Amino acid sequence: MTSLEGAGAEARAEHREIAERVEDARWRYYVLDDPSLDDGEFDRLMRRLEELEETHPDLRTPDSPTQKVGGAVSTEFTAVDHLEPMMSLDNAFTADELLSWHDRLAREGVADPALLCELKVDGLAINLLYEGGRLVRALTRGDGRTGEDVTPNVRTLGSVPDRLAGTEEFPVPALVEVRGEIFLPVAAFERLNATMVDAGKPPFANPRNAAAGSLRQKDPRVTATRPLEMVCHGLGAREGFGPLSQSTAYDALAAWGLPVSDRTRVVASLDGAREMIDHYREHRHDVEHEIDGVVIKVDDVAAQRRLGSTSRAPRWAIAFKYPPEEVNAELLAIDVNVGRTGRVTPFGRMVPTRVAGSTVEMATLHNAHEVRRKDVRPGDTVVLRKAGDVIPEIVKPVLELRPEGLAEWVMPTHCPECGTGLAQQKEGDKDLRCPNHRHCPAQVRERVFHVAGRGAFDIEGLGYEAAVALLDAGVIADEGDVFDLDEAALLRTGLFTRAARKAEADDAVDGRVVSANGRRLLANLDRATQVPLWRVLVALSIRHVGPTAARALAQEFGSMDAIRDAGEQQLADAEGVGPTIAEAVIEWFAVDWHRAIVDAWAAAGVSMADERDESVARTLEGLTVVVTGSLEGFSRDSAKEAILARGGKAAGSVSKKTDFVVVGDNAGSKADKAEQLGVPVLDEAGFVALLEQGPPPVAGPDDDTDDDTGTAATGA
Ligand SMILES: NC(=O)c1ccc[n+]([C@@H]2O[C@H](COP(=O)([O-])OP(=O)(O)OC[C@H]3O[C@@H](n4cnc5c(N)ncnc54)[C@H](O)[C@@H]3O)[C@@H](O)[C@H]2O)c1
Ligand SMILES: [Zn+2]
Repeated sequence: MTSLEGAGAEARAEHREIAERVEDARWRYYVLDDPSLDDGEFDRLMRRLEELEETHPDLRTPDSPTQKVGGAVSTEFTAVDHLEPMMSLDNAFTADELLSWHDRLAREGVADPALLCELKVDGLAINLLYEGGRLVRALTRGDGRTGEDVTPNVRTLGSVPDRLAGTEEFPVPALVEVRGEIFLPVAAFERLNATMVDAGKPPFANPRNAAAGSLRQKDPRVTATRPLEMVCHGLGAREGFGPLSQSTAYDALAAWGLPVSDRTRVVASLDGAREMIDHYREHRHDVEHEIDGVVIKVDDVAAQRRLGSTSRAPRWAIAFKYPPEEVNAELLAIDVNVGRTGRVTPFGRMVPTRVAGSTVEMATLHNAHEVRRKDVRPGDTVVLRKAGDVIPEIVKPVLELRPEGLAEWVMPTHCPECGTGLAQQKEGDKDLRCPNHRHCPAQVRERVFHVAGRGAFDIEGLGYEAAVALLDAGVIADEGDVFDLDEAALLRTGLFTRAARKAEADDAVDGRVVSANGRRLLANLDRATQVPLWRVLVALSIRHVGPTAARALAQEFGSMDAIRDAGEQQLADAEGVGPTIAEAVIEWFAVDWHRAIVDAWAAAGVSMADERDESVARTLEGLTVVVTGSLEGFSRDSAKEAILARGGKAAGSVSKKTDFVVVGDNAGSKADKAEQLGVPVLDEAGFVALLEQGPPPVAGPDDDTDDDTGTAATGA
């Protein structure tokens, strides 16, 4: 072979090198269930091979990875041929690529076909062979021609019938190969990993690996303990079964008792497919299993035949892929962050990395125990995961890629911000804390930020940056000073001032005046002094006292003084409080500087009691009301406050003690429960009437006393 004809030596060498990496990656992914490349990188390598083969067609030999279905057969299982080969899918990553697939269909004589759109389930492919309605074999995809015999393992799946049930419309065929995906639902995956960790075993990196690892067990009894599911997505060989479209084939599968997805849609045009793609891009995590895209197929079977397949994938289908949520990243360092309660959390600093559509530089590692368990070390290549709204997380190191002699990470013994020795709060705690709660700059900063937060005083303009600026300028020492801020104080900060204009020279200090933002902050602070008591309680950062507990305390005691004076038992007995919260409240108020914060706020005019608004009639005195679903005129909080202001109790769950259940849009099981228990149900208009007039005189609820078995809303 000379470089005059065919590929240049350089292209050939690159092709060979990439092909080897791809084959190796496939082996680790399909056979070992332990990939070392991330999917995005794998796809990039495949694309590079395609590119090289486009310009140098003689590189496109039958043994190129682009021409083969990925995978192989492990020697742990018997190798068996599929009756009809199992294909892979071509990918589209952009709208343009999707469109060019659609254009190609038209060029091949299939213009504007009806399209079958399905979720691309991220699991592993399976081929079920039914003869005379009996399951005779189950094979993994393997290399597409030959799979691994996992029949005994698949028989343990509840959703895979041993025998198909024929109907008049869909009699059982003589023979059929049913293709589908085996997966582990996300919730089951999380439970499984928790038990693996408890048992001292390494957890699975993701649901796909867990499904593959669980199915490809030597001992089917192990598979039987794993809640694997299956969903069908295709057919192979068939005798005595000739569906005209793939969607009607699914109807038959469903009639026979096989699992098919109810999210599958047939759409008339590419626009419909795009809608489904957009919908699930947003709702990717609302599905019980992981998905990595949407598969779009020509629905008509005759058209499928006409279009045919390449050696690797059908031309009549395409997988539109979402950006990967798991990628490999270079871990530069592990640092620790000190939180509001002094908890010290390790996190990784990485080379900025694209994942799930955004760039990530930091990801949590939870605690030192986790770092040790995962054995993550600075300098590792790590699997970085970012899914939905969840904070980015480091899943594990890719051991295969670890440089030799990489040192283990050591948890610091002292607070990086104040130098105080770290300690456990209680024996057995997994977390270490900085005990310098009062003065540790990190903790003070986080508390100030928290005071202004949504659940607390909700002060717009006092975000993280502002908290840092106020503390750095020394105009506040801690959260106790926040409500003492005034123009004079703000003038000493950079963030809340601007250069004075000529006419303002008289009011200026060093040529600066308070900016519009600064004045807004002062106005917001002023308004915040009048928030309900529960918000003040949340702002105090008392352990276990979030909005729910704070509301319970406020409702029961009505004022800060009453809470401060209450004994532990009295607190614990209060509805919705309980011993844990009671203990935390007592402990908190025992600390001098904690009480000083409350006093400083009170002195600055923060309201410390919920005044009974006498203009509001106590129409709901003694009544318990549950609001469920969303209302138009009320937020969750304002509905609760409206009930409390009228002397009623706003409960979280329905029991026989509930007097009324208000049902808004998208109400869930609480509405059903109300019906079961015979509790009166109101719509929004009924709720408004109830607030105004109280309960109607006769239609009051039964006054049950002794046979109450309902669940109370109270916790702990
Ligand atoms: N990280 C690695 O090292 C590595 C190695 C190999 C493969 N991979 C990943 O796997 C991909 C290639 O694997 P592949 O060849 O299995 O292709 P694929 O996963 O992109 O698509 C084909 C498979 O999709 C599955 N599928 C799920 N839902 C489906 C539906 N509704 N209809 C039809 N099929 C459906 C089928 O099992 C089918 O075999 C790569 O793009 C990469 O993401 C990664
Ligand atoms: Zn500290």
